[in-house]
Amino acid sequence: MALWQAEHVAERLQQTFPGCRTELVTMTTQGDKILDAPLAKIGGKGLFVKELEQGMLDGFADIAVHSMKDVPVEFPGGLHLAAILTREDPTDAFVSNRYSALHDLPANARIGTSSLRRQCQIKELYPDAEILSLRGNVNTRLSKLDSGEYDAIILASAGLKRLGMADRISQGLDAGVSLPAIGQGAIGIECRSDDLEINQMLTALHDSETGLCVMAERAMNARLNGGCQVPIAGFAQMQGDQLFMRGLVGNPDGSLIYRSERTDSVDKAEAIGKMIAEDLLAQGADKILQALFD
Ligand SMILES: NCc1[nH]cc(CCC(=O)O)c1CC(=O)O
Repeated sequence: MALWQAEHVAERLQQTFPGCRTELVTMTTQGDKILDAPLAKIGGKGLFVKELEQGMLDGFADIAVHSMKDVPVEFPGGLHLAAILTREDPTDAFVSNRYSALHDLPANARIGTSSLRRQCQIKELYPDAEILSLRGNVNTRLSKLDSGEYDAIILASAGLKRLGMADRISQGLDAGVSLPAIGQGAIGIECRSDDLEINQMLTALHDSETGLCVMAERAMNARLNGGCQVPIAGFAQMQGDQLFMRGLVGNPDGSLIYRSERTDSVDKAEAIGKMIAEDLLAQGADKILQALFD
């Protein structure tokens, strides 16, 4: 998927700036290498971005293409986020060969996901479901499902759609059932802050609506100090000139989930995310988050 996303950005640049030459510099990140442990246990933020950032600082590459979901809220000195592309389907996908929807599953179904966010929301609705670890790239995850290890797995719809596998999606889960991760479905492009030419080019690819939504979501995460390895969800949508955002923090077994939502004008995007975080903290989210790091 990382390759698809990088090639997609190269194509967008070539379309927008005919004659522009791009070169793909592939790198392997820690997040790609460690496949046996759940990401939550490895800890640390930016598992999928650190090597790419060093590559840009060292001059091996000019831009890095990321899934916004995997990008920490803070950037190393000298680098910044220059553009966010129009968001792809932000939902979580229910993928199964036997059941057409989440509510068709038997009570003690085996569900594959290594995301504490997905686990917490599914366990809240289906406490008897058995959540089993699932890592690897999209193809690996699908082949594990096909081999019968799980009754169903949960993946990001965006990844499946980008890779031309939308037909594997049995059901796109409504945000009220599985609230997406901060930045889910959005591709971001990072570059050196002082590279004027590159920054100018990337501005042409920026989608301001997605940018505002993701800004609100990341403001929530900044206040909560969360990464993608904790049961935090945050999802903002535009409704005319208003921004509607929902956020939640839960414990991994879904026995306790705090929720908050807010609608306000789009120029308050950052404040909306921060206020949702404050509201969640006031309800007790800090205790849940603290317990995860003990
Ligand atoms: N943490 C891995 C990751 N980072 C981004 C995506 C999906 C694509 C996207 O959200 O843009 C995925 C896989 C998944 O959640 O199934």
